[in-house]
Amino acid sequence: MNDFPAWVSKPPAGPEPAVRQAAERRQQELTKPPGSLGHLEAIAVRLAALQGTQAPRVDPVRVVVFAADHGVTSEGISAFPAEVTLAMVQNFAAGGAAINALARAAGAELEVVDAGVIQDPGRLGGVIPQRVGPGTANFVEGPAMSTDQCVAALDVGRAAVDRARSAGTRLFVAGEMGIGNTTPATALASALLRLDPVELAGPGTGLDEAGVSHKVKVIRRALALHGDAGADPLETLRCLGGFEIAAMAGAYIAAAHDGIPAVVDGFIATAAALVAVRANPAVADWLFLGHVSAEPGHRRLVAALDDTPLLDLGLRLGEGSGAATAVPLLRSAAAIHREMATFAEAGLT
Ligand SMILES: O=C(O)c1ccc[n+]([C@@H]2O[C@H](COP(=O)([O-])O)[C@@H](O)[C@H]2O)c1
Ligand SMILES: Cc1cc2nc[nH]c2cc1C
Repeated sequence: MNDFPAWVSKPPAGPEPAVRQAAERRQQELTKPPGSLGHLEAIAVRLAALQGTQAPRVDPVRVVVFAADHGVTSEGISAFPAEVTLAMVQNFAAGGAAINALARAAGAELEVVDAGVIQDPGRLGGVIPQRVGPGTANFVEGPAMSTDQCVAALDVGRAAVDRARSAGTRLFVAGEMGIGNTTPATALASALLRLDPVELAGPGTGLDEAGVSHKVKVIRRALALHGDAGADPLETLRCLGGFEIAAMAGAYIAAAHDGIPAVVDGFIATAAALVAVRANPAVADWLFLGHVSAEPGHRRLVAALDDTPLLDLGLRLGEGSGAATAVPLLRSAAAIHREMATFAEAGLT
């Protein structure tokens, strides 16, 4: 038993087996050699089963970027200073970041949530203030979050999904911005996968080899301090996570409860997805892995989730950028399933 609310571990409904079987049949009947649309066919079948219809669609698509800061940045684990988190939130608000362009290109709505940037950005157009605190505590000295903060951060994700559902969202993308957050993501992954951090740590925004070695040592100290935190995924999240990571985990769980498939982004988002799936295994059915990041540990995380990422483009930005880039593929998969004629309809035998 832990102190986390019941909704976090309540299993979502699964995809409907009868709809899935009908979708598989339909893919065989469409006017193409069976299997000729490759992975698009499997994606279409998954979308149809999750949405309970042979007319799946992804629009409206919503991208939510959760931003937060990390106490562990005081250990010198990032190539960039923590102030960049706030500067990037301002850039999101002004429309000038990669995710602004990629969300527009993907035909997606974009929302930015301040889950706990150190310095309050104040009133910024398009930024939703849901501040859990002014950054997490340094997890080499104590837990990153109190239980109340961790629950509040999970709720930040749930609230974003509530807004999305009210807007009719059919596909949800979570992204993140938080200088230093590859360190909590690596710590979480190390604890949950029971791997030494040297197996998972990488350069993040651009550490050199010495920087990565230092990052590994910082994470080992945190793992030693928090003992067997890995035994309980939510307690691991509280000790080693971040506000934006908890918000993404909460969002994946809430989206599954609401019957909304979600696209997972890179290394940090996948660490959040692993927490969500360990806390609530049936959530895995509702997740598409958007891409595999160039951050070296991402492949281990992807393997743990046992799914094939849609794209492998060498991206390592975060912000939801890889997942947003994968959205047109999901849209295409839904379109073939919904719009193509069957052999019978086309009079082809
Ligand atoms: O998504 C990824 O795979 C990814 C890989 C490396 C870095 N990032 C982004 O870079 C920031 C974290 O990097 P770092 O080096 O400060 O820990 C954070 O804002 C992430 O969005 C993201
Ligand atoms: C400029 C910049 C943009 C980012 N977007 C996500 N993480 C980032 C880190 C930096 C440093």
